[in-house]
Amino acid sequence: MTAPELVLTPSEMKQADLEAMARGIPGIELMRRAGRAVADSAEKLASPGSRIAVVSGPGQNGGDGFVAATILAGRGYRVSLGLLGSLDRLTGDAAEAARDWTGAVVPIEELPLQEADLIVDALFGTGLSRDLDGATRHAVDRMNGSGRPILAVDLPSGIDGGTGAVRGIAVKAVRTVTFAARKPCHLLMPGRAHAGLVEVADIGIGRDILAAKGGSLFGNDPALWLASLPRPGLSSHKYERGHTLVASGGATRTGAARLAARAALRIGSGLVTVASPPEALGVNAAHLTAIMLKGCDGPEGLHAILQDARFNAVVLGPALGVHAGTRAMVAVAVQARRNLVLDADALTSFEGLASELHGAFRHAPTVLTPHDGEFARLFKGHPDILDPESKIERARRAAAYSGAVVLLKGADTVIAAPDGRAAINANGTPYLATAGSGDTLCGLIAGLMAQDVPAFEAACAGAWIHGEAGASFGPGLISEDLAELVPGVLRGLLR
Ligand SMILES: NC(=O)C1=CN([C@@H]2O[C@H](COP(=O)(O)OP(=O)(O)OC[C@H]3O[C@@H](n4cnc5c(N)ncnc54)[C@H](O)[C@@H]3O)[C@@H](O)[C@H]2O)[C@@H](O)CC1
Ligand SMILES: Nc1ncnc2c1ncn2[C@@H]1O[C@H](COP(=O)(O)OP(=O)(O)O)[C@@H](O)[C@H]1O
Ligand SMILES: [K+]
Repeated sequence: MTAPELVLTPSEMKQADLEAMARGIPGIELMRRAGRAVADSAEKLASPGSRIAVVSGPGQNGGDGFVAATILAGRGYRVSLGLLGSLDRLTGDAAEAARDWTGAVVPIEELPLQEADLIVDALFGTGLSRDLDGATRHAVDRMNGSGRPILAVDLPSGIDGGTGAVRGIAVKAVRTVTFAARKPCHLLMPGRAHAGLVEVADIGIGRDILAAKGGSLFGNDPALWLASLPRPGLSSHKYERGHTLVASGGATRTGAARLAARAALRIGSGLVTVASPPEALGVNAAHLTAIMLKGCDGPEGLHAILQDARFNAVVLGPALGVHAGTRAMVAVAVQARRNLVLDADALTSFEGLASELHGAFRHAPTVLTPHDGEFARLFKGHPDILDPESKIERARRAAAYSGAVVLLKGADTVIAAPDGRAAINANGTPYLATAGSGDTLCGLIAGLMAQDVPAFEAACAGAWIHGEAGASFGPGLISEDLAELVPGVLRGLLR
């Protein structure tokens, strides 16, 4: 079975580089391997003998550029090299790599970028420490404006390796070669959009080193949770596959709960019940078949239903209404210690009241599924949670604060557990940005939790399956389609 993908922050990667060196691989050797990987990748983009312009910066990323330039010139390409700063200010392995380059070194502004068939961007990598301005800004502007394809070394210059943010301006690459492991910027937006196709080159830093220096951040793919995915046994009966309860809104707000309920059923929850306010029973009944229906009058109603221990997963939030009654229903579900997924109105009802949720979810598996707007409302007045530039850090802090797994939605959904594990999901499609798509997601997660999948794995698997289902449909996707696409995704996973 393949191991989960480790994603390393720039500082973790630096530690891993140092550890590899301490174990006997000289830094210059790592750089030569990195530069060779860049040259190999460049060959996929530029035909033999064509013109390649390498833009090198003042640090070790620039060193990778010198190695690649030397190798590509040796392979018959017409390589020109521009350097930001002067040769005599290069240090360490980059200085050594530059000594191997026998061609001319010109100031960056003199590089004939328009005439190049390919530009190699080795301006800045993980060592970017401030916004680009002046000459660096101008250089990136010229690269992007050239209209020529750009191959980024490690990451597109101007992108913050840890957060994926654009620091002033950033290279728009068609392809990026990174080393040993992806960094957060390759998965988080907008960095992911700037990186183009990302290739991870093995430069000989072992997984043991990567796991020792990183180890808590993952790319969300099946390797992370496939083993937890439920597979019914030959003699399973429906009661062993869990019973998910989804609370419905009032008579004109019932669709969201049904979307969540249908997703829970499709992902394998043995039974699913919609808990409906009395006035909405008719409309819910008219639209439900395999899914069951129960009257539920607010928090007292929920309390009564949860006396039955077989309801082992609860979804609260989709179109439930923003008011104290919703907060009271959350309190009932927390008290009952059921697997719990809180979304939408269940989060917004706590606007500015996050302190009521401090540590609240420590005692039972809980997943919160806010998008950025719900997250900002929920944690209003908590700059320690809202202010970190890194989406990973924001999600981690919210998880640690609440005791719940926090799934912070978007094109780059981040899932964080209270114990510090986090995963970045990047398999979705913009066609998922459609009404009710989040309701389906929370149903998938709850349906998995009903089948005893732990909260973090359920959230990661739910996000991935949701993304895969959406991507398999593409244009024209509406939320009603999503649950129907789940079986196809499951078939691929459980084959
Ligand atoms: N042996 C090694 O050290 C290896 C290094 N590697 C490469 O090294 C890179 C990291 O090298 P560094 O830590 O030197 O970092 P970078 O090369 O990314 O950049 C650091 C340099 O840029 C300057 N700088 C930072 N932000 C700036 C800004 N906004 N405007 C102007 N100057 C700015 C810094 O003062 C420093 O000189 C990786 O991305 C990777 O490409 C890889 O080759 C693997 C091996
Ligand atoms: N551009 C995008 N790329 C990938 N996934 C997206 C994108 N935009 C939205 N999504 C996903 O679609 C879902 C939307 O959820 P949400 O905003 O709660 O919608 P709703 O409230 O209508 O149910 C989330 O899972 C989110 O991650
Ligand atoms: K770069």
